Amino acid sequence: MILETKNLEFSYPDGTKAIDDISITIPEGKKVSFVGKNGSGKSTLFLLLNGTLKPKSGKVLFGGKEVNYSASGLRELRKKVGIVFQNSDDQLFAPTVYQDIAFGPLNLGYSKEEIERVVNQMLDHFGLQSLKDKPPHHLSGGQKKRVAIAGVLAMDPDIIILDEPLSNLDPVGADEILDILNELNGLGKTIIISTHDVDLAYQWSDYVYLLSSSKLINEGTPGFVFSNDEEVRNSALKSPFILDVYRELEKRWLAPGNAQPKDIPELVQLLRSIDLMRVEAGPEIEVGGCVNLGVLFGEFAKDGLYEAVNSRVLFKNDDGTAVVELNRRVLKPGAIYVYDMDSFDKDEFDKIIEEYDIDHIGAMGKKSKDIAENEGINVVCNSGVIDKSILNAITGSRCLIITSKGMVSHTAKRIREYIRNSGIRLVFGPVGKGATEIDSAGKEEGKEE
Ligand SMILES: Nc1ncnc2c1ncn2[C@@H]1O[C@H](COP(=O)(O)OP(=O)(O)OP(=O)(O)O)[C@@H](O)[C@H]1O
Repeated sequence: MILETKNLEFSYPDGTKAIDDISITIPEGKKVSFVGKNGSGKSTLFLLLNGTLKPKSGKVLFGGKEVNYSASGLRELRKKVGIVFQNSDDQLFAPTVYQDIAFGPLNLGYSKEEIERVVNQMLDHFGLQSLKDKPPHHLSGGQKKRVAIAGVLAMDPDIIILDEPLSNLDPVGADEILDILNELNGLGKTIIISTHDVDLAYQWSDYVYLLSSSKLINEGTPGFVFSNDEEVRNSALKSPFILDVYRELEKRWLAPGNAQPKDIPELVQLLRSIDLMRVEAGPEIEVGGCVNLGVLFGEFAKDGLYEAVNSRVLFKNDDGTAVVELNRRVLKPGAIYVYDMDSFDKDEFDKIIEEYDIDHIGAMGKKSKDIAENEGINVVCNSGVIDKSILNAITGSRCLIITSKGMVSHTAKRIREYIRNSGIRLVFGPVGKGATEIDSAGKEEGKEE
């Protein structure tokens, strides 16, 4: 366990008990959410986790060792456990973006050259180079959030704690921050967030802690925690929207029971296939019998060059028509390709669009979006990119996701998981010069699944 608390208690000087007997264990490399309504104790717990507050009783352990509250012990802990506050204005105070990001490394005693290297790396990575001389308080909410995360990341912590990371961000800005968090997690960092957003906690987390009135009331996988409606309601929260929709479909027999879809692609995958069609039917056709609806040819045929499409008759009308059940969806499998924008080359890119017959481009991450804008690339989707690409591909589109290094492997992992779990045939693979890194890690690139 990288971070633990044992029977933690904390009260503020005015007597408010903010943390009441909280014991948690956070494994390394996971995405963890603390969910609870306003005032349930999330921010206080986070300040205890990085040693800003000292518990009244109980323990905080990092890497199995109890936190040492001496000045040097706390410096060491804060290097390992970075915290991004809910309100960026509480975090950013230097005269320029550059100096703000440099603050942590400077305090840790990095050399001048090292500070310059790290800060420039952060500015590049978070698409902040053009803002480096601006005062942070002149930035937008999303830009401030990126500077705050960059400042924490400049110290290379093992754990990044973010208090309400998406509050006050527009959907695209929120998506960009989520992309960054997923990328950091892909690079091995443990990410801990607090949120009231049950949809976010349900979809994003590996593990969820539910807090109510300073106490821990439940914990577990998101599916486990959010399947207990009563507890969720008692914490003054609601159940995730996608679970509500799924339950209504289940009640109407449109989806099988006991599943827990996380996102729209998973929900779509669960829907029962009820493709019905009204057709002309002669007197020889009977209920339960077969009607031939035609022939599929070439790439549409399942085996061989031709395929007869036979459908079962469910119902016969007096007017000579029948309702039949289609047992075959005539859709060509679509494709999703991933292009690494760190190796962007305009000629190569244009060639890929043409050769792979791409009709849908989605951009993930600030850097990719900036390059796309400068190069006049026609991006049709810049939030929820992976889900939307999957949904488009399963209805026959040919999609290209443009993104950069850390996010490339995250994207590949999500899509491979979807293909594996759903059994849906999609063409998937990284393309372009920058594809080599995941080519060597994966086995399935470029071939039909
Ligand atoms: N400095 C303080 N002095 C006294 N009480 C405080 C202080 N800060 C927080 N509290 C109280 O401690 C309790 C827990 O607050 P905390 O900010 O940790 O909750 P939270 O879950 O982070 O809330 P939110 O979702 O609104 O950010 C609340 O009752 C709050 O009023």
